[in-house]
Amino acid sequence: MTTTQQCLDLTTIQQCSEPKTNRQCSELVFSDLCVKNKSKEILKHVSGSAQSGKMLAVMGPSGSGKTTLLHSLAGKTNVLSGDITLNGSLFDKQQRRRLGYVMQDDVFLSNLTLWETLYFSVMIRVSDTLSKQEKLDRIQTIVAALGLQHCLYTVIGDIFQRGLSGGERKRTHIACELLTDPDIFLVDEPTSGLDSSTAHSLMVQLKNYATEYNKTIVVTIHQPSSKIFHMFSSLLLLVEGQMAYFGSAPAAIPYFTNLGFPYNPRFNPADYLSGLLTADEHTINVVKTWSKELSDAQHVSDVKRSPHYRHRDHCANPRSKNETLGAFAFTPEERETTRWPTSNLNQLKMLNWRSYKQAKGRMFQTYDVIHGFFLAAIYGMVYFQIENSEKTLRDKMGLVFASFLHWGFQIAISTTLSHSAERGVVWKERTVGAYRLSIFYLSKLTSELPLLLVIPTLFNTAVYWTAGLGGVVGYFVFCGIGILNCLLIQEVFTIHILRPG
Ligand SMILES: Nc1ncnc2c1ncn2[C@@H]1O[C@H](COP(=O)(O)OP(=O)(O)OP(=O)(O)O)[C@@H](O)[C@H]1O
Repeated sequence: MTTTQQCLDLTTIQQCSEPKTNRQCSELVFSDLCVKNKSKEILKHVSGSAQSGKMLAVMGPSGSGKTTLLHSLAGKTNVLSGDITLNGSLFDKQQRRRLGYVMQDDVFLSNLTLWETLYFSVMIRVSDTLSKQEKLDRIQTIVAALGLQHCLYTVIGDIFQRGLSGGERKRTHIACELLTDPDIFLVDEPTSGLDSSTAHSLMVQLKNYATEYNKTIVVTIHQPSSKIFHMFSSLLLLVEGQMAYFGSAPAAIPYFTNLGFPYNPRFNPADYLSGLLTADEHTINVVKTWSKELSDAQHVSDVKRSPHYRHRDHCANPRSKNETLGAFAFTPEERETTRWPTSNLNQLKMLNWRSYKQAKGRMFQTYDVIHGFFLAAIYGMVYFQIENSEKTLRDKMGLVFASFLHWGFQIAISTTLSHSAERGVVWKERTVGAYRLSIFYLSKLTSELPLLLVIPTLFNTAVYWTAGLGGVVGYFVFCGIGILNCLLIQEVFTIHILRPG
């Protein structure tokens, strides 16, 4: 066994996962999925299914709709028509909490280290029923399994500061999702950015993870090696948003050979299939036509015959049913998933912790402090000990207005710059139901209090007394309104930038 293989031993995650026997078998079924944006149809009647203990690979040329399919399964894209069910029940927001989704583009907060990122993930997304020590042990196990120990204290980084490498970021993303021990694991391009040996080891471990712990794994992959290809249990081929094939992976080669496309056994089967899907228009048309016949005749009906499949009509709108039957319409397992993984207090604590870590870099920067004092000095000189009379009332009002306006802009700009980078992270975490949005907003406010309070208050104090705007009561009113102004602007901008949708 190579060092890499030793590193990528996901089977050691058995300490974190329930053994296979305790786990329910599940089947994720999607049928007739159509996704359309304003100008074009991205997915056209795509159907398939993925069972627990198996790995479904989605392959197809670039732009064929693989990511859109995963997005649809994860509830991140509006589906025009079609059904997604888990064990016959509509795969809704509650059920999606059992899902882990490693997207193609990883989104992380750049100032956090790898360890901090994993710590936040485990503390907020893994149920409070596990002790802190158990959660920390889970991090250690997964970090060791994915070979990430050497970069545990490296910052994630972004285009402005170097951090983890592309492959390390990919594995960090996988680690974050594995921490939650998901039942259904969607991974977009798990091998991108990895060398062939690490890619192979990772796929072996994902496959073992699926079979050992009855997980349902769906991966999209571009050009797997033949060793990786033979690990797939089932295969969905997409071309131009349409199904080209869905069925058992080993049966794909005989299927296409029967259509009249000879296969040379010395070739990698994945290359053969990719070649077909990017061949001339005639070949693609033949593939599409036969795929339609195949799905009409066999696959979709197989999916629909599946013991777990139930059409949306048959579900008779579960939400309204739940409402009439009251709170006990969910099974015990489903009820478990309706709750937030951790308490409100823990959510606030962890979100505060992370926001503070992320914002730390922009708090009390020397430039901001110098700028604040410089401006206060200018205001102080211009309005130095201004006379207390009716004639100077407008000047005083002008100074108060200028001060509030200055800090309003300052906070608005800093909030816009920092929060825009967080939008993707919040969107990702909210779709897996990690925390309440209201708690998130509250945490943004509380974690940035030093930023919002200290420098503006020092500035206002200097300006107030140098200009001689009034007495002690006036000073507290002036500073109080100044703080309120900063808090309101920060919260309004946070809500606008980070609100869902
Ligand atoms: N929101 C959108 N608006 C417009 N076009 C979109 C949108 N989302 C996806 N597309 C288009 O839909 C097609 C499928 O995109 P998708 O990202 O699913 O492809 P893919 O198979 O994952 O590609 P790749 O392998 O390159 O990642 C592409 O042509 C893409 O440009």
